[in-house]
Amino acid sequence: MSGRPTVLDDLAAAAAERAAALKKARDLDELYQEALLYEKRDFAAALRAPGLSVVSEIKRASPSVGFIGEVDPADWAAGYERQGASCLSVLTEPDRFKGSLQDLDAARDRVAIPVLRKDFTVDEAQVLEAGTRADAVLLIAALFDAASLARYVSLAVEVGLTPLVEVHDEAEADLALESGASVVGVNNRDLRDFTVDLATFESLAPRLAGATLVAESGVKTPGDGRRLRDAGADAVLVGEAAMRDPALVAKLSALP
Ligand SMILES: O=C(O)c1ccccc1NCC(=O)[C@H](O)[C@H](O)COP(=O)(O)O
Repeated sequence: MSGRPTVLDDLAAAAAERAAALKKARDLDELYQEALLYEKRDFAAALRAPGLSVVSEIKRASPSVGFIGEVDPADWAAGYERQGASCLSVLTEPDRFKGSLQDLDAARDRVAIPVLRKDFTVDEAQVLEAGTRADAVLLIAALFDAASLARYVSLAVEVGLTPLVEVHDEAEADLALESGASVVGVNNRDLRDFTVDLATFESLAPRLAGATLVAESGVKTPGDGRRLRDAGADAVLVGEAAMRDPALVAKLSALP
């Protein structure tokens, strides 16, 4: 690490501490078997369905915005599903996003659509943990080297999860492709300085041709959805704007 740690560094360090506690509490072979047995919904297929797919996020708070809103995760998940969401994303990070594994369980129990566990994955134990209660797991490319990203992608696939590999620049896009990931999220938010620019997706999408593409962050209007779809997005991942106005999910889902 060089210079002052960023929020992303802090989130990763805190996630490593939670992973260490998980490994103390759980036998990894048992967790692996549990993950193998847990029946998954097909996240990748839901993203590839005709029309623009919408991944709606349960996000109570964030480092860039602070508090967004208190919701009951099960009711909120059901509302998103009624609005036409193809998938859910549930933040499980407890400190800066105010999420939890309980939120994930409550949300997934209430709906039939696939659910992404959204967290700062830095340990294989967290992939296994996701495999016992979710359908997809987030892997942020900036937190990995090439060999470890490929290993985490393989492990996720092995236990039946869809790995969503998230990138923000060309080097990370290449890392994602080399890792064997077939679903790639382009985050329009720079997780180090929080600037958001939808042009990030537009510039990286051609490099990622062939992958199933999710445009993440900064989607606020149906016009944003149209713009990202025209640039090649199979799906958009919407957090804050959907928390403030769930009807946006219906408008985005209606886009061809
Ligand atoms: O949202 C943040 O402030 C943030 C800060 C540091 C690391 C990750 C962060 N967000 C995770 C996400 O990528 C978003 O929750 C997701 O893409 C939805 O974004 P939005 O629709 O802009 O809420």
